[in-house]
Amino acid sequence: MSVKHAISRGLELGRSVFQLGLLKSGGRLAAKLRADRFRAGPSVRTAQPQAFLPSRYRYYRTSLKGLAAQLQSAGFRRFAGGSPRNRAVFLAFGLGVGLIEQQLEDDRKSASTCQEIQAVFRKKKFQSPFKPFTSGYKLEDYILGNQIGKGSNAAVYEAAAQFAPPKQSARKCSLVQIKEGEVETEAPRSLTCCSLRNFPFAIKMMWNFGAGSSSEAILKSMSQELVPAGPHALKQEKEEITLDGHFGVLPKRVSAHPNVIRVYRAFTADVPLLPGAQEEYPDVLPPRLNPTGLGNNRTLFLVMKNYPCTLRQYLEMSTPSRRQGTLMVLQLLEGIDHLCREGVAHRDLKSDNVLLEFDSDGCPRLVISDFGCCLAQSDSSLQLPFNSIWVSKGGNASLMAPEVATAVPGCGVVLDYSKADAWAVGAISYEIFGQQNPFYRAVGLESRNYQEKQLPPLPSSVPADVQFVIRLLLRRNPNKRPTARVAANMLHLSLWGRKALANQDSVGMRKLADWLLCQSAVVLLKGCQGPSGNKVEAELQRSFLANLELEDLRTAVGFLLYGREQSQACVLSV
Ligand SMILES: Nc1ncnc2c1ncn2[C@@H]1O[C@H](COP(=O)(O)OP(=O)(O)OP(=O)(O)O)[C@@H](O)[C@H]1O
Repeated sequence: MSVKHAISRGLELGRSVFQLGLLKSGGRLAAKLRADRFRAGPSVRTAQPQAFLPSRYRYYRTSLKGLAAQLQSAGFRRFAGGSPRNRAVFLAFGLGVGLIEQQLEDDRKSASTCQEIQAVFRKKKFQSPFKPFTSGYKLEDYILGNQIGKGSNAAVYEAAAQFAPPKQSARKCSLVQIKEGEVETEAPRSLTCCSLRNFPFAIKMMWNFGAGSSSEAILKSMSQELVPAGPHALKQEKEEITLDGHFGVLPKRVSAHPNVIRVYRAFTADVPLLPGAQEEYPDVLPPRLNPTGLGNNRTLFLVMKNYPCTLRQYLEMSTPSRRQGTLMVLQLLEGIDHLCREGVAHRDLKSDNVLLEFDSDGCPRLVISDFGCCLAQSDSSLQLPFNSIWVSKGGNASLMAPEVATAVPGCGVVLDYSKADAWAVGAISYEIFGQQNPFYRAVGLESRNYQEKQLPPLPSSVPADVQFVIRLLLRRNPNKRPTARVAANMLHLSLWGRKALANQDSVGMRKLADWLLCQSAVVLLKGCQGPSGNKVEAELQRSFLANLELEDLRTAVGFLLYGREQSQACVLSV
């Protein structure tokens, strides 16, 4: 064996210690690594071995590195006096370990870059479209207009309040005006536009059948609706009563996010007779208003921003472009990721429960609403013991993730919601790209028993990366499904990081870290240019940077590269 050959063998050996754990004492760790890769699913197994290493991977690598060092010194003692060939092998082996050290150092730098960027972007809090207001805790504080929506638990009305005029910029947004692609002019405005201007709020009046009429009982029975409520949504005394006297009446609440509805005020009041009540929901009225009505006298009112339409209504009128569609899917993922981080599962995601408005460029902004079925446990766990049929699995059965839909109650059974909403985003993405939702009647797949190969193809106009993300989101096995964060990262990289990805492998993240620094600078600069910071794209970019974690990013890169490899292989085979 030539010295050159020996060096390359030594390098290989050094790498092998870290990659495969071939040596005896490394076997146990290597087995763990392999088991993790196995759990991650077949695509992971067939992809580059390092592409999907789990988060414990740094620990393994560090252990293997220690092991390699021990072996190196033991080997050196044994072979120090050996032949030049043996010494060359061990020298090169040391070099291999050096490479690992280099990689660890790179990782450390990339991780700290991510943390620094995260810290910068977490400082900027999401801005409410309204000037802060201090009143509005009584129904009499509002003028109610027409009914704007109705579900199975509530009716929603447009509303205005003298005490809280919208900020100037918020006044400019209108459905019709932007849909027609006009720049704002003094031309007569449509009814929708006037309605939004004159009634900037929407008030949701819950229907109260069984909760009784005391405020505490109402708040307790409808507590999930308060999950997106701001810190001053309830009157101070109410907050104190419900917290002190009845531990657990108030649920945990999520912090503000551009893609999650904000409830500005929540209060109880006597049920009024509102337009359409007698015709549309007579049975839920109290006997005071309808002698045959079954409703209680008081109920819960929630004050929100008035949005021009739901996602479903919007998609009935128009099909978004491929870029807009991608941005819409991304917003849903960002919203879901935010909820997951705060320990909340929505459990009733569907296009009627997503509200929509437009930014000043006419790009749809999506907001996840209606938290009536959500899971928000005080310990932030997304796991729910499922020991009886009385435990609610959530809303809309058609869009219930397979692991939830197929669960059977029993001793020790736990429903895991950590990726359930992400699955629903996969299904809704079909609607966004102009297709039927595969889990609705027209297509007829059932989340309980569909096979992934039965999923209908998406239109070829949908970018390949986006198609791949949607397929991954609809994986039956949650262990093979990316989290909302990883799926969102994939779309971010696909939209804005193409160049950085072009020469990227899935392990060394330095190049990507450099791109992240540039991207941060661009986003910060854009933010200084005034109103452009309120645009959907800018909000998304900030969300991405505020949630940067090296491991999530690495997993996203791994998935993306694997997806691209697969689609290239398909093209070549055709
Ligand atoms: N903030 C809002 N702005 C504009 N419209 C709204 C708003 N909130 C709700 N709506 C409209 O009211 C409808 C019913 O609202 P929501 O889904 O919250 O009621 P629900 O009774 O809880 O629904 P579900 O039947 O899904 O339980 C929505 O589909 C939407 O059309």
